[in-house]
Amino acid sequence: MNTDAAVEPAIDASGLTVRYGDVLALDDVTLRVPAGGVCGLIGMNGSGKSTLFKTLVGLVRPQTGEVRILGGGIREARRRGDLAYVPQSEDVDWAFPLSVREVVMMGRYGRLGFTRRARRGDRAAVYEALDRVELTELADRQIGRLSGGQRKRAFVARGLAQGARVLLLDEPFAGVDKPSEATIVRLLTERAESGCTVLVSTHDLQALPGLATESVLLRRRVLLHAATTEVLRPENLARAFGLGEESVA
Ligand SMILES: Nc1ncnc2c1ncn2[C@@H]1O[C@H](COP(=O)(O)OP(=O)(O)OP(=O)(O)O)[C@@H](O)[C@H]1O
Repeated sequence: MNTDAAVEPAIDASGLTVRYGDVLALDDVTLRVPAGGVCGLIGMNGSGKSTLFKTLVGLVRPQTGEVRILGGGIREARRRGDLAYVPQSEDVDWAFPLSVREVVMMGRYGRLGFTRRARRGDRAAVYEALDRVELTELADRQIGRLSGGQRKRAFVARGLAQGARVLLLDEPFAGVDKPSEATIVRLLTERAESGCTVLVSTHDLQALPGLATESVLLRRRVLLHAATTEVLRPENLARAFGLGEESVA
């Protein structure tokens, strides 16, 4: 075992098995993602991507296995504000009476004192994050009154405002137009260059090489974790999707 803290993986999941009743969603998944890079997560519908994210943030408890984030427990990482999660849109209650600005401010909660009162630095971080995802003009709008792409960008802004060192994004490009996708890719790349670790699932295989240097093919188990160019080879995609090359591109 490597005991050098400097090379300890930022995301270290070992032997994760998750069952929902009779459904085996994750089967002995082991995944180690080094710090400072973007890792893609791909797999067909129902392959366990969302379950893996939820397990990595502690929303789903695995029947077996363990997760370590930045060398410690999930709860500690969350408490420090080091772990940000952008859920799939279906997992969010869009009727909740919160404005875009308030959602983004939630990213600062781990850093606010017990009074939960935002300080100047918190407001500045929220302002900057909104600006970066180009949502400043919609900051006071209720989150349910946004388009699908704007909703995604609001949650990406929450992750940015949090200043987390590990960012988990579950299909941040779903329903997002190409310019907004390019904006999100640029922001994630910048975060990775400054030392953050990003795990991002996507069905947009064409965008993957421009986004992630390494990728994981999931089909309940990790089929392959390698350089993105290797992962995207037709024979590997065929294993993950059970289809020919044309059908999945
Ligand atoms: N709350 C739940 N209760 C029961 N089964 C579930 C639940 N959540 C997910 N599943 C099942 O677990 C498996 C993995 O689902 P998961 O949502 O993790 O896949 P996914 O790769 O994220 O899919 P998609 O690409 O469609 O978002 C599927 O068979 C799904 O039907």
